[in-house]
Amino acid sequence: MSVPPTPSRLARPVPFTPKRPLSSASIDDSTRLSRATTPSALNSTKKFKASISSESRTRLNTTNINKLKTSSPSSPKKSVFDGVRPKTPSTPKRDPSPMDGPMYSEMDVSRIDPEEALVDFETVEPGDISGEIDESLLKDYGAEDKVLVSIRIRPGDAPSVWQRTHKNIKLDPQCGKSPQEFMFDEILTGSENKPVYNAVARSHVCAAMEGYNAVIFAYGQTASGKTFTLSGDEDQLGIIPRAMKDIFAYIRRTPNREYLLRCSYLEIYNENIHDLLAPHSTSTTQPVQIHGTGPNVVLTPLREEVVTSLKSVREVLDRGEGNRRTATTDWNERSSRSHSVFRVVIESRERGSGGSSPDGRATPSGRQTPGFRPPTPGGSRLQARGGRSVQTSVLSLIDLAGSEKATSDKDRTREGKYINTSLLTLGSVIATLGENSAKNKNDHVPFRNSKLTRMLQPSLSGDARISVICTINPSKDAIPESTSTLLFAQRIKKVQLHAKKKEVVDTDALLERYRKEIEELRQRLSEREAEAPVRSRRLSAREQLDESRAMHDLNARIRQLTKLILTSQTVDENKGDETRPSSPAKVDFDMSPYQELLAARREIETQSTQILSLEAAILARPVLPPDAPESEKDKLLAEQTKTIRELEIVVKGYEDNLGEPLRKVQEDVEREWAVKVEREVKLREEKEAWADELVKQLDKERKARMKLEEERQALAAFVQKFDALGLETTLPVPQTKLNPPLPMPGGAAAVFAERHKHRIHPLDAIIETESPIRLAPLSIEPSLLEEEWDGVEDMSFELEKAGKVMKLGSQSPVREVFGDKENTPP
Ligand SMILES: Nc1ncnc2c1ncn2[C@@H]1O[C@H](COP(=O)(O)OP(=O)(O)OP(=O)(O)O)[C@@H](O)[C@H]1O
Repeated sequence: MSVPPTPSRLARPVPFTPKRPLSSASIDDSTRLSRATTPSALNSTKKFKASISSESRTRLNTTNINKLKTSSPSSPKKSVFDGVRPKTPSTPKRDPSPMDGPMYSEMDVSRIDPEEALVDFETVEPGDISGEIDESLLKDYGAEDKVLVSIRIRPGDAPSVWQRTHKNIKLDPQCGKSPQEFMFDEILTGSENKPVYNAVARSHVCAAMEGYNAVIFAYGQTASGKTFTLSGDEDQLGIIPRAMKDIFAYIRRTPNREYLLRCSYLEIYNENIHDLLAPHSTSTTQPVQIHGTGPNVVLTPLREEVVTSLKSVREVLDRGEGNRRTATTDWNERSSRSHSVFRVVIESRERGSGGSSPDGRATPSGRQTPGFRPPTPGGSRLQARGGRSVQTSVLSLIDLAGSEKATSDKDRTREGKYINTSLLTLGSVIATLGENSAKNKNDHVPFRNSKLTRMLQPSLSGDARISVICTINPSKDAIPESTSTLLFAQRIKKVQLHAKKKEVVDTDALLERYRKEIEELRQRLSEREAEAPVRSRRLSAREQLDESRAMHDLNARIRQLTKLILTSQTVDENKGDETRPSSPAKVDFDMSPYQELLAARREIETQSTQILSLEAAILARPVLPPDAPESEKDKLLAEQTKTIRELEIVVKGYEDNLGEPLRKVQEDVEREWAVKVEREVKLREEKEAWADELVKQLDKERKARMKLEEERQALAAFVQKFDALGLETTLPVPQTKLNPPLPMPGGAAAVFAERHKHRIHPLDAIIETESPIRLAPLSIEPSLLEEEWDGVEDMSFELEKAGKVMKLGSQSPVREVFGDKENTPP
């Protein structure tokens, strides 16, 4: 098919993109011409006045430098609401040392305090936004968990050999027998990039702003329009500049959030990854390595630059392009054989009044404590704070190598021509993923067979929303390649996705909560421990066990929280000498078992905390850069080995010295206390029985006393009456049957006295028995009987005074009275 002359719009002079030879027979001369005239979208310096770093200064030509020097890289951006919220987005953390030389970049994320490089609706410059976001244009393709696959047919000089409707495409029947019809999400033509962007990229860019990882890549034969679609030119901005404009427009439309944007730019060439933002010397000597597997793939060392405006995005892209060109002698060859990946990491969180911790205390910006952070894109830089979680997503924009390079054609191999391993593997990975999804299989996916697929593994495994734009050349010569591209597109359409938003909770708020809880628990624990000796006397064995368990639970919770804090990698309060393991403390066996137990437990706590601290310290230990001298690495290794050995000693010492002995002590204490308590309970029961007996005895005694009292009163009344009658006489009364002789002194009374002397009082028996109450010896009131004896002595005295011959001595007056009564003549 003859090719008409090149359209005039394709014949613009290209300041940045030099001509490159087109590959093989598929591209004719006129196509080559049109291709060679593609202006680089990256050269649209009119639109993007990039800020400049010292590094880029060395790379750009004098004209560019003079032009760019007019804008200061570190001058704060002018807010649209001047004076409302001044920003210093590009403040470096430290002055560059002379050693840094070209290594230094002001916007390098490792040198910037993320808190000072935030972008929000106030700081976005009106010129940086698209102003074109029309919600009705946003088709949420990604929500269907399918890859969005679109075909773009490049305009050509001849009529296209492909027939198309809105979603269907097939080869003109005149050009092929029974052509297959393909169906995709969009079939696009023409040179307008805006509808292409709206159809294939805008919803994915918005998804990235909402927290989803998103990947947009262009696949197709060399010169089919991949770069034109992704980068565009100054008239037709491609997906990358439009995406960046939409990102800033999105920020402008979202007043309640603040954003940290950082970019990386890399190239995969000959299965080597080159960091396009690192100086050429560094990127060649230190190729980027892929570490990790599955969703945890990280690239290192890879430079990331914070961007706060389109100008800074522009600078990053320019620098990347500059480095890419410097690296090659044949730019066109390299460009069509290499994959370029531009990544934007978008971190955002709700806007707050500044850095304040959950308890209201002001916190400094940036991370407060050193800790390990993944040194690659995707790792979080922004700190969740004040309960505001951080959302992180990555937008990857990939310009793949020409797909014809993916062929494994034997002839090509024999000729020693280059085979693009990454593209070949991408094809088989996509094929397997599609098959697995369609047939619900779980076949091995060869992600690890190439750098590109390994890097894309998380996204292709379903962790991202993917849009693929497959570009085809409309010419007849390109039919085999275009068909191959359509088949690739068809396969990738089958891949199933399940992208999820990624949110990082406010670890500071959590940590603060943990710390408070630990403080409270420690307080409670120390109070309990202080009370323990007193309480233990009052508590039953059961209660003591409960108490011991409660204390154990408190300790366990403290341990758990401490571990949470330490493993969060943001706290290392015990750093320094305190983290050195100390030898396990010996238990002081002079202490009481209970105190001993508590002391041992405290010691265990200390040991556990030390172990955790050491673990955290090992985790937080800075990783040496790959270019570090061997001696440094050896030193680090030796230090770590030493720490590990010390840790092992501590753990062993803990188990040997405290583990088993502590368990034994605990058992002994429990056993001892159980015996004690049993004895006490028995004693108490005996005491209670004695007490009951005593009560009974006392009651009996009381009753006897009352009865005797009544008798005494009756006798007293009788004697009084008797006296009142005046019947007493001095005459001796003849001894008759009715008047028996009075007992002689020392007679019955002596006998009674003797008996009384040997009488055992019931209370004496009680007193003599060992009483658990340990009462003081009872001062028993004299019995009424004894009182009566005393009273009779008095009476005897009175009778003597009255001249009575009778000597009553110790005779009971009762007997006397009744005796008298009995002997009274009738
Ligand atoms: N839709 C289009 N409208 C106008 N010109 C286009 C279009 N697509 C591509 N071109 C032109 O075709 C030429 C080749 O395009 P481009 O460089 O984008 O191809 P490519 O697929 O990126 O090639 P490579 O694989 O070598 O990177 C360029 O000059 C470009 O301007």
